[in-house]
Amino acid sequence: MSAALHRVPAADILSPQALPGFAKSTVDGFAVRAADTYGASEGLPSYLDLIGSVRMGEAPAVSVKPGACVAMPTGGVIPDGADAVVMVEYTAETMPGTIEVTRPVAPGGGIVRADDDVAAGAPLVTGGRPLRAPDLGLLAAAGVTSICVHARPRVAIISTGDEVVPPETAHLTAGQVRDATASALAGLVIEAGGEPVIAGIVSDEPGALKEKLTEVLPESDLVVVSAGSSVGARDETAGAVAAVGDVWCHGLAIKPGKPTLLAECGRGSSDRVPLIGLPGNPLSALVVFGQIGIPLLWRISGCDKPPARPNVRARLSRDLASAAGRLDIIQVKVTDGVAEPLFGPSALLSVLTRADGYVIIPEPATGLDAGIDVDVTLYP
Ligand SMILES: Nc1nc2c(c(=O)[nH]1)N[C@H]1C(S)=C(S)[C@@H](COP(=O)(O)OP(=O)(O)OC[C@H]3O[C@@H](n4cnc5c(N)ncnc54)[C@H](O)[C@@H]3O)O[C@H]1N2
Ligand code: MOO
Repeated sequence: MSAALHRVPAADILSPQALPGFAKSTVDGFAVRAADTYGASEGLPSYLDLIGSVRMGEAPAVSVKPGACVAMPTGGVIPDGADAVVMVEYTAETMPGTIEVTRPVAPGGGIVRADDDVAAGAPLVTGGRPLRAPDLGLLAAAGVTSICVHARPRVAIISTGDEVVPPETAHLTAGQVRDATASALAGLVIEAGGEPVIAGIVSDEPGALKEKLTEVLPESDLVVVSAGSSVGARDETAGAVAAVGDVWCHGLAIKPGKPTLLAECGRGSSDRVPLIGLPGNPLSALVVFGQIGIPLLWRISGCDKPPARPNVRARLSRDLASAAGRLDIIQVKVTDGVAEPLFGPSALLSVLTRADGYVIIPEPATGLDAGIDVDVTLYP
């Protein structure tokens, strides 16, 4: 079942039985009738007859009658007749076979009922939410050892640019760069429950990207193309995408990420594949994928309740400027409750590796003032 971790169940999984399935003790002590302990104190204890003991993993052989008690281990089955368990710390065996109780216990005290964890037929886990470790435990407790989950979306990652070479390239010639974006995007895809398919590097040659898109589309649930979406002479992405699908928008009011392109490509009229054209700068590509690609990926995964991103409140260390009408995503380092913006052009990927998280300046704002408290969304 550990293979189901982070997978998204296709539907609610209902419990075939109540859990824990029997009324059990939550303490080491003595099963009693609560009424027999009312008014008990150190000065005026209740005295009960010890009539037996319960063994772990076995049904009790005795039942509890008025004035009697049964020794209980934590997790043992509550015998008939008992409605509470008094903790051993509040008892003493003053003489063999007689238990002195020095504190009262209310009905239900020291007991979990047979269906307190989950009632029979109630959901163990809900569809649409990725499974966490405790979910696997609850399924196991109910004897559910195989479940239907949504398929992991396959995400084709295409890098473009004549200067981009595989990371394995030992020596670079002038102007060449190793493909940083594809590996990092693959990591984000895995974090969001997808299956990355690194589809390689496509040259700026006219027609090359269209050919690659035609090749990967039938096998993909989402296609990501990095670079070639700005305004330069070699920026071919929009044209290639338009040849295999419909471009929804080219250019977003976000920083970084202005040249982002969003499209829907055809595998058939009823089977359309979303495509994201990311900016070439690896930092921008990753930031945009985090904002747009990951929520989209969760949705394609059948997940309508994505896990919440952890965030902290922190005091902004300096003024941040922004243009009204544009959403800014600012990388920050957080130290002792202070968020320090990390500046630097989008061409520098290390800004992202040094950041603890990011702060959003919303579209209408023209900046944020130093000293205010901001929400920092933290990276895993
Ligand atoms: N005149 C203008 N120039 C630029 C604008 C603009 O609005 N007007 N926007 C800038 C912004 S913002 C960005 S972002 C870039 C994005 O341009 P492209 O999407 O066309 O990307 P490229 O030019 O091909 O690459 C940019 C940069 O990133 C390097 N790169 C590309 N792919 C990878 C990879 N897989 N791994 C590592 N590095 C990669 C590439 O070598 C370039 O250095 O345009 C600005 N220009
Ligand atoms: O908008 Mo670009 O994506 O800043 O580097």
